[in-house]
Amino acid sequence: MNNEWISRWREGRIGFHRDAEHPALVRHWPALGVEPGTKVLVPLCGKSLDMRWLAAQMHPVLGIELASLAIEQFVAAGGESSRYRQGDFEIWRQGSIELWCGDFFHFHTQQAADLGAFYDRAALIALPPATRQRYAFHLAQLMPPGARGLLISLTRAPGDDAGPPYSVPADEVRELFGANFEVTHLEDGEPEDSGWQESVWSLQRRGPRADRE
Ligand SMILES: C[S@@+](CC[C@H](N)C(=O)[O-])C[C@H]1O[C@@H](n2cnc3c(N)ncnc32)[C@H](O)[C@@H]1O
Repeated sequence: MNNEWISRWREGRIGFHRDAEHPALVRHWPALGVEPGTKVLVPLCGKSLDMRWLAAQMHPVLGIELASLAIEQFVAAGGESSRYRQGDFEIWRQGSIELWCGDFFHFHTQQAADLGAFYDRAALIALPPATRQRYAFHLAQLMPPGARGLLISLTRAPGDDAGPPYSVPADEVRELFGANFEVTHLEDGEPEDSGWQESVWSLQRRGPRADRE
């Protein structure tokens, strides 16, 4: 699967990328009440412009992305950047945004000491069913009690099991995150002609149990 993503980036098959920040982020983030200065984790970040929006709200951002091409394209569109290595990860830093190139599941709590919030748009739904529970637990491991996050998930037409993006219905969102997070449904987007429909969720990390990776 990881190689499949690298190929997608190499071949420019990145229909998921948006040319502007996601309206649901702009609409809902302020109400989460995440203090300016709180560092926001953006798992499976691609080259999302949502990271620039979060940085403009005075949040340091830590994005994690497999494809170095995505990160190169992101930093090329901004100002100066620097690059260094830490363990399994190559890290690009540009202003208050740091982009860790590598596998999200290899990013560990010791590296996450200063994270206080997260933003998931098209990360959970990029993962096949068998990996989603691991993702939810891993995210819980990385978030301190009280941390808040915004999740933008998606469903496909009934019976459409294709992906990515995978269909992750409301029951599954609650089941995946319910053990470690307070889960609140915020809104459903307009259904698209394709049968896809986004849903927006607010999550707050309960403490302290997490386990099961
Ligand atoms: C559907 S895209 C969404 C990107 C971004 N969140 C956005 O909204 O544009 C999923 C991204 O996750 C990356 N990815 C997939 N599996 C990953 C993993 N295990 N660790 C880090 N990145 C991963 C892919 O390369 C891809 O860029």
